[in-house]
Amino acid sequence: MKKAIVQIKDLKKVIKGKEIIKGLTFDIYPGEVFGFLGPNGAGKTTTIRMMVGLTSASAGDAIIDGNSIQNNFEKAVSKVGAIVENPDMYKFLSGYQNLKQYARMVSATDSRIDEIVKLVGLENAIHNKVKTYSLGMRQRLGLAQALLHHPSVLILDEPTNGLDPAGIRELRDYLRKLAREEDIAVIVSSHLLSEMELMCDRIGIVEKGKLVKVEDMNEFIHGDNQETQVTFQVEPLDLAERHVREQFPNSQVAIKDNGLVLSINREEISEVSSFLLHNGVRIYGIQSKAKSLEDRFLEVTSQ
Ligand SMILES: Nc1ncnc2c1ncn2[C@@H]1O[C@H](COP(=O)(O)OP(=O)(O)OP(=O)(O)O)[C@@H](O)[C@H]1O
Repeated sequence: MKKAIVQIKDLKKVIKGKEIIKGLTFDIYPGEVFGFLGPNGAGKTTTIRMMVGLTSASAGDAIIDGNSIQNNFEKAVSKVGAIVENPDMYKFLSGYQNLKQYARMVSATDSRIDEIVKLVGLENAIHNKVKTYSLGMRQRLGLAQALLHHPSVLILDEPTNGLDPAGIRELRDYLRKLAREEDIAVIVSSHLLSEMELMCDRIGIVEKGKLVKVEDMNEFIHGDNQETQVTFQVEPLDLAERHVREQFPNSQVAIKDNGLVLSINREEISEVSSFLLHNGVRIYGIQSKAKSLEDRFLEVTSQ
C-alpha cells in the first residue's frame, strides 16, 4: 500500500459557537481519485476550504505531503492545487498569457507550461483569447493553472458544474489520466452521483459534519451483500405485495411503475417467483438491476 499523501486527523471547525465539522479522520493516497460526498450542508465545502487554506481549522489537523496545516501552513498548502471557486482568468488575454502570469507567481518554467498545456489537451487553442473558449476549455485552463506548481494533491469542488455531458466526460477522463500519469491525489466533491460513480476510486461520505463511510467505490456499491433490485411484473399486484410482505418480512418491498420491487439476492429470484406462482399470482416479466452509487448513498445517509 502506498503512503498516504493527505492525512486528515480529527479535523474540526467551529463557526459562531456551532461545531460544523465534528472530527473527521481519513487518509488519501497518491494516484487515486477520491470523491467527497454528502447531502447539502453536510460540511464538504468547509472541509475543503480548510484543506486549501481558505479558512483555518478549529482543532485537529490535515497533514499534506508530510506538512501540518496547523504548524507549517504555507508548506502544506504549497503542495495543493485547487479549483474551489471559479478560477479568475483574464478573458482578453490568451490562455498562454494567463498561464504565464500565474507561472511567475509560483515560479514555474516555460517548459512546465508547455508540458501542462499538452497534458490538458489545449495545445491548439492556447494562443487564442480566453473569451473565445467554451466552458469546458476554461475548466481545462483552470486545471492547467492549478497544476503548474507540481502539486501532490488536486482539489476540485463541484468541477462538473455547468458542463454539458460531453464536457463532463472529458473532464472525467483528464482527472483519471492525471491521477494515473502524474501520481497526483485528486479530490473531487460533487452532487452528481452518477458522475462520481464513474470517476472515483474511493469515496468518503460526510453527513452533519461527521464521516459516515470511507470505502473503495466497488466495495461500497456491491460489497459482500450481493442484493439487487428485482422488479416483478405481476397480477394481481396487491395480492402479490401482501403475500411477499408476509413471506419475506426482512426484505425491502416497494411498488414502482406498476411493478413489485424487491431487494434480494440472485438466488432468491426463483424462490420468490415460485412462491408467487403457487399463490395464484401471474408473472409477466422479471428485471434485475444492480445497485448504483445513488441507491447506496441514499441507504447510508438519512435522506
Ligand atoms: N460562515 C458560516 N457561518 C455560519 N454557518 C456556516 C458558515 N459556513 C458554513 N456554515 C454552515 O455549515 C454547514 C456546512 O456547510 P458546507 O457549505 O460546508 O456544506 P456542504 O456539504 O458543502 O453543502 P453543499 O453541498 O450545500 O455545498 C451548513 O449547515 C452551513 O450552513
